[in-house]
Amino acid sequence: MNDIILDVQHVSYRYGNKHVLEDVSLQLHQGEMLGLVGPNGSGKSTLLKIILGALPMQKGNVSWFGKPLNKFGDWPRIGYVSQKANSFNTGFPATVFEVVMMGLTSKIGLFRRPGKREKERVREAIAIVGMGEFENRNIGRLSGGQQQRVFIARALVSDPDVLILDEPTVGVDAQSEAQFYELLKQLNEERRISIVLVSHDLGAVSTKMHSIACLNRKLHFHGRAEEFERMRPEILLGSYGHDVHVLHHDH
Ligand SMILES: Nc1ncnc2c1ncn2[C@@H]1O[C@H](COP(=O)(O)OP(=O)(O)OP(=O)(O)O)[C@@H](O)[C@H]1O
Repeated sequence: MNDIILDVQHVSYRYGNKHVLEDVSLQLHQGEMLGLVGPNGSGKSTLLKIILGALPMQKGNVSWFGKPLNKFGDWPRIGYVSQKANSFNTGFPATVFEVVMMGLTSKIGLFRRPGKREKERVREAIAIVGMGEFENRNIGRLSGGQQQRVFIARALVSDPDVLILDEPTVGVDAQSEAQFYELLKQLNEERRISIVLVSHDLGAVSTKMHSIACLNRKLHFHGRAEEFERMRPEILLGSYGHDVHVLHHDH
């Protein structure tokens, strides 16, 4: 059985003359939790933009669920929580319910009024992230950790197979961070949602994710989290420190 959800093959990318990705290949399997790590400016956001179809492919191939990116149209299967969710305009006049409903807008169309079923879906997504009691609260009147849960609910409302989260724990307190990882584990184990988590927090990522991709223009490591932990000094020397390019694939 082919259980590869996302297949990135030999992707290279440059902005003008600046090469920011070079021959990057990696896969995400059904049920996998993958941590994407790398220093500032290592190309993580660029890679995300490419796999989400927001930047044109210059070199290489990306497939979602076995379909090449240019033939893939089933975007509701992919939930995306952007970095910007953490710096949300706190004056934005919308309730938790309304923000989560926005996640369905692409499906039901901007001007059609949501029906009973859609409203139920929204309530269910809010309940999954444990924010039921705040349904009618203005989003600006929530803590950073609570806002983050709401944005995860917004991504969950289209019932995705995979969640992509970009630096979700930046600016969130330790308790909310622990709850966040607990929520990811629950989504993964109970709902079989695959996860790609972009993070600077190597310690958390290597203990909470199943596998790690360590990027700095090239892929310096792609393999199981335990293997990453075991080889961490060597990998970090290669990717964060000196100009050593060694690629380890253990699967
Ligand atoms: N639109 C752009 N035009 C030119 N250069 C860009 C553009 N976007 C990003 N870059 C450069 O490409 C490199 C990779 O950036 P990218 O944002 O992908 O890295 P990142 O790993 O996500 O960084 P961070 O961890 O700081 O968010 C950086 O040197 C960045 O300055």
